[in-house]
This record gives sequence, structure tokens and C-alpha cells, in this order.
Amino acid sequence: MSKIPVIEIFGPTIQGEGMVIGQKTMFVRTAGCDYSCSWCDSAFTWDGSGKSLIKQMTAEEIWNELKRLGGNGFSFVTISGGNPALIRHLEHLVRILKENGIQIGVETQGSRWQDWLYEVDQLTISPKPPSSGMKTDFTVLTEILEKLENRKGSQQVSLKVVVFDEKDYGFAKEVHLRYPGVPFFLQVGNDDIATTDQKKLVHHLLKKYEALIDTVMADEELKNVKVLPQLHTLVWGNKRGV
Ligand SMILES: C[S@@+](CC[C@H](N)C(=O)[O-])C[C@H]1O[C@@H](n2cnc3c(N)ncnc32)[C@H](O)[C@@H]1O
Ligand SMILES: Nc1nc2[nH]cc(C(=O)O)c2c(=O)[nH]1
Ligand code: SF4
Ligand SMILES: [Mg+2]
Repeated sequence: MSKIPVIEIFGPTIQGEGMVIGQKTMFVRTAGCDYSCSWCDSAFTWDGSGKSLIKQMTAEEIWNELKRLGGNGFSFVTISGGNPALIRHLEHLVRILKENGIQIGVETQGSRWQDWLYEVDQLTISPKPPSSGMKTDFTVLTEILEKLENRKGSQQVSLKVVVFDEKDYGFAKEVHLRYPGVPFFLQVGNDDIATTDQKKLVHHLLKKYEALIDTVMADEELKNVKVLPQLHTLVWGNKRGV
């Protein structure tokens, strides 16, 4: 059976970001990314520091681990990474989750396509702004969004851009104005991903959230948008596996 590189499986917890914020969910985090964002809060998935944590698992093994951790107490699984859209074999996990009546969420940056993305119930695509050091290939992103336009009725797709500075804000606007029909989220960037001083971090991030709200409220070009913090970071700081 084909193996999937998994770096962590955790939950149940709440989805802390984006269109499904607050949803009770399990997480499967795959290893490996085609990007290397300067501020990635999950760099251990791709920078070698988490190498010893990576397990090659079959879809059945992942499903068994999800049940061991979550028992009968979950109906939603979020697949993140790294970039899960690098891994074709996730189609097997998606099938097992579907067969068991589990709703699926995916977090990806919109740089790669896989056919199993059609089966995802809540798909968050998060193009990277300039501060990440990455460059979005808009031809690829447009192709992906065009494929998803013909999706079945129950699937929801959203765009989410993390904002650290003014240039990022300009990029976020560009993305929203390019794809005005796709539900759009702005997310506060965490620029202190290493600190263990949670009180200070939360205070700092709430200030940044307030500033981002102020900017968007004053901006006539951004109307039908949602502005969110990373809720899990406000609750648990930079802790991993929550
Ligand atoms: C770790 S990524 C994994 C999925 C995929 N590679 C992606 O970037 O969309 C999950 C989400 O966390 C966001 N993220 C990563 N580092 C962040 C940070 N320092 N502050 C805020 N959001 C961050 C990403 O933009 C993405 O939306
Ligand atoms: N609670 C919680 N919500 C999340 N939403 C997106 C996450 C991610 O790292 O992809 C994440 C995460 O790591 N934890
Ligand atoms: S695309 Fe996602 S996982 Fe990859 S480096 Fe950027 S934030 Fe991290
Ligand atoms: Mg995260």
C-alpha cells in the first residue's frame, strides 16, 4: 500500500484559522513543502528539524491513529502540512474518511493540484504575500480555482492571505480583486513564532489584529471580506500539536 509522509496527527482541537474557524477537528500534518516561507510556523515539516518525527504511513494506519486519538468524538479531519497537495497518495486517506462519513478540510498554498482536492469539503487556499519571500504563480493559482469552479455543490473553497506588513496588505487586495467571487479571509501574521511568553505574544497579536481590522474597515475596496486572528495561537501560543 502506498505510504504518506506524516509528521504529526493530533486532536480533537478547534480549527483556529479561516473559513472553518472554531470547528471541532482532528489534524493530519504531512511532511514536505515546495515553499520555504520566511515566517512559516510549521517549518519543522520541511527544514529538516523534524526529520525524526516523519513516519511513512498508509491511509489505514492514519485512520487508525485518528480513531485512537479521537475515539468516536469527531466528524471532521483537517489535512495540513507542509503542502499536502504534493502527495498524490492522500487520495486513499480522502476515500477512507469519506467512507466513514468524515468531513474533510485541507490547507494548501495553491501551488500544486491533485484530483483528490475535488473531494475536499472545506478547501482553504493561502497564496503567500511578499514578506514570505515566495512568489505566487498566478497562472497555476487561476488554473486551480477554475477547476474548482465546476465543483459539486457541497464543496466550499476560500482564499486566505496572511498579512505582516503594508506590502502584504497590497498583495491580499490584489488576490481578492483578481478572484472577487471566492470567499476571502485576511489573517494576522504571527511574527514571533519562537517565543514562549504567551501573555506577551497574545497582547502583541491582538494589537496587530486591531490594526488590521482598522485598515480593512477604512478600505472601500475591501467589502465582502473576513478578518481573523489565528485563534489557536491566542489560546495556546506557539505550542505544537494543538
Ligand atoms: C503551516 S501552513 C500549511 C499549509 C500550506 N502550506 C499553506 O501554507 O497554506 C497553514 C497555514 O498557516 C499559515 N501560517 C504559517 N505561518 C504563519 C504565521 N507565522 N502567522 C500566521 N499564519 C501562518 C499559512 O499561511 C497557512 O495558511
Ligand atoms: N488549531 C489549529 N488550527 C489550525 N489551522 C491551521 C493550522 C495549520 O497549521 O495548518 C492549524 C493548527 O496547527 N492548529
Ligand atoms: S507554504 Fe505553508 S508550510 Fe510551506 S513554508 Fe509556507 S507556510 Fe510553511
Ligand atoms: Mg499552524
